[in-house]
Amino acid sequence: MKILTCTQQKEADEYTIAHNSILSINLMEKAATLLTDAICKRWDKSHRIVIFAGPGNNGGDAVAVARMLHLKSYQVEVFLFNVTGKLSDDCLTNIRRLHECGFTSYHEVTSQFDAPKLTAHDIVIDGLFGSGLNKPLSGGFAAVVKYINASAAKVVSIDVPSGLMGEDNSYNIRQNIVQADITLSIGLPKLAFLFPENEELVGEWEVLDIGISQEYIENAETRYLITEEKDIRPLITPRHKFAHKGNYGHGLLITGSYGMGGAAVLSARACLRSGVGLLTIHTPVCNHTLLQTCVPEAMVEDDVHERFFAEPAELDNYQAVGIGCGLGQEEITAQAVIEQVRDCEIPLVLDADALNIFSTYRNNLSYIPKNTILTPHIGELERIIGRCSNSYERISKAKDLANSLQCYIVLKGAWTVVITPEGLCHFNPTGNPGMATGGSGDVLTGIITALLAQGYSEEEACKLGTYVHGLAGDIARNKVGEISLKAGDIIEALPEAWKSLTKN
Ligand SMILES: NC(=O)C1=CN([C@@H]2O[C@H](COP(=O)(O)OP(=O)(O)OC[C@H]3O[C@@H](n4cnc5c(N)ncnc54)[C@H](O)[C@@H]3O)[C@@H](O)[C@H]2O)[C@@H](O)CC1
Ligand SMILES: Nc1ncnc2c1ncn2[C@@H]1O[C@H](COP(=O)(O)OP(=O)(O)O)[C@@H](O)[C@H]1O
Ligand SMILES: [K+]
Repeated sequence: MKILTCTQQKEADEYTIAHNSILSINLMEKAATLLTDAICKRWDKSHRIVIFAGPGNNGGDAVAVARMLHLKSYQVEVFLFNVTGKLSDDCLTNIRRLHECGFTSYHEVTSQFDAPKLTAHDIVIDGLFGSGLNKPLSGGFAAVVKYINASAAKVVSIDVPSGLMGEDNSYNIRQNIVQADITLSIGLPKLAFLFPENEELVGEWEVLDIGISQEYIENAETRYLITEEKDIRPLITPRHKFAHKGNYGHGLLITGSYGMGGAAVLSARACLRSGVGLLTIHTPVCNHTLLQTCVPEAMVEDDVHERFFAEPAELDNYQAVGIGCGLGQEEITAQAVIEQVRDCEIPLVLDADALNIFSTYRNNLSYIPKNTILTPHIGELERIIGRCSNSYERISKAKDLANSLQCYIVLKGAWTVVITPEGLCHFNPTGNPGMATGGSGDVLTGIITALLAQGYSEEEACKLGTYVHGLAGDIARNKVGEISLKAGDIIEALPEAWKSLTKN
């Protein structure tokens, strides 16, 4: 699913009106019908609905919703802010329609706003500004936002919380943005919804499909997409009857150190549950027995060192290598990692300590071969690119890094984003907060290494790997709940996740 900018959303509306023979006022009616349904589904008539409408089409939506709720016998009150004396045509039409159905609780605010008392039982509908916002809110509008935010009422924002920009909020004024409990987004989701710092502004969000022109969406250029199951399923290549283990690649995981053998176990088990033909684990001598016992399906190659990875492995017999889980950052390990990466000519995944080593020895970043997959969480990424003050800046800088290294970056978190060297950002929708637990990332490294070994392209391995990892996390959550979920549960759920993605 594409994510469009607010400017594109306006163009999409205009295109739909021009090419799908629908009048603008009727598109608004469709939006208002869906908004009203979503509100009625959540709250009954015992709640007073207090509607704040702005001068544009976001306000038009809100006034249309007021009429529909009134006709369903809800108790509704409308405050329309008309401070410049200029209202959009569709907003005016809806005000007229509201009056025509005998509605009397309508207040037009031109200068002085006598704010109603809001209680915890009231529902506020925020229709001040939507995708037409062109600068941060200030003055009277900022005061209304602060008053809404200070109230105990539940807040439903139409399209976006008023004051929030759809993409970049680096220069916005946070306290002048509505804090919604629910955002009902019209057409498509906005990029800003996927950023953790906006969670308390956007609340829970839902997309309402008002029938925006598919033709426009297909042709719209965007760098931001949300991966869907329908994008993932066709990527998976079925096994054929005469297949043998040699067809599915030999993967190598260079993982583990003294006291972090568990990371090696987790990544190896996940790799084996994701279809790799053969797996070897290169690990310090101290982990030999642990791995032979816990992962009998894998071969173990001992490093020369008792406790740490110290000497690069020979890569001739492998189709993919994953480096970094539980490696530690000893000086001897750092040198071995850099040398291993510099000379690597097969598909490569770098995680955890391998990334930390490159952030310490930054001069060696250029040794990372083209098309390598880097799987940092925010902390690991920022050790490389420097501290960022918000998600938009972080993603922009990550795109620059992906471009300069010609690598793939899997920036992990809720809404993990796969960034391609060309700067496309694929957001992953699966996964849950139960996965915020040590070892979850090691599982992902194992999965992606398995996919690379089987011959999936880097982009496919990143998208498919993050999707199935999150899906397994969701299956695990259903079994054990978010609090008890541990990394091993994700591995145990992988068979079900793979099965569900391959069944007809
Ligand atoms: N027919 C359509 O085009 C449809 C539009 N829809 C709704 O229309 C919205 C977009 O409507 P508009 O383009 O009219 O935009 P808005 O309603 O978001 O706001 C537009 C007005 O706000 C002013 N403005 C912008 N930033 C301001 C600021 N910081 N302080 C004070 N005033 C400011 C603009 O000058 C303009 O007058 C969407 O978010 C959606 O809710 C939906 O009804 C779907 C159909
Ligand atoms: N709130 C969340 N929602 C969805 N996925 C999450 C969430 N928190 C963590 N995850 C996933 O769990 C994994 C954690 O990886 P990482 O931070 O590297 O952990 P570790 O280093 O302990 O293995 C990532 O794939 C991340 O996307
Ligand atoms: K709004």
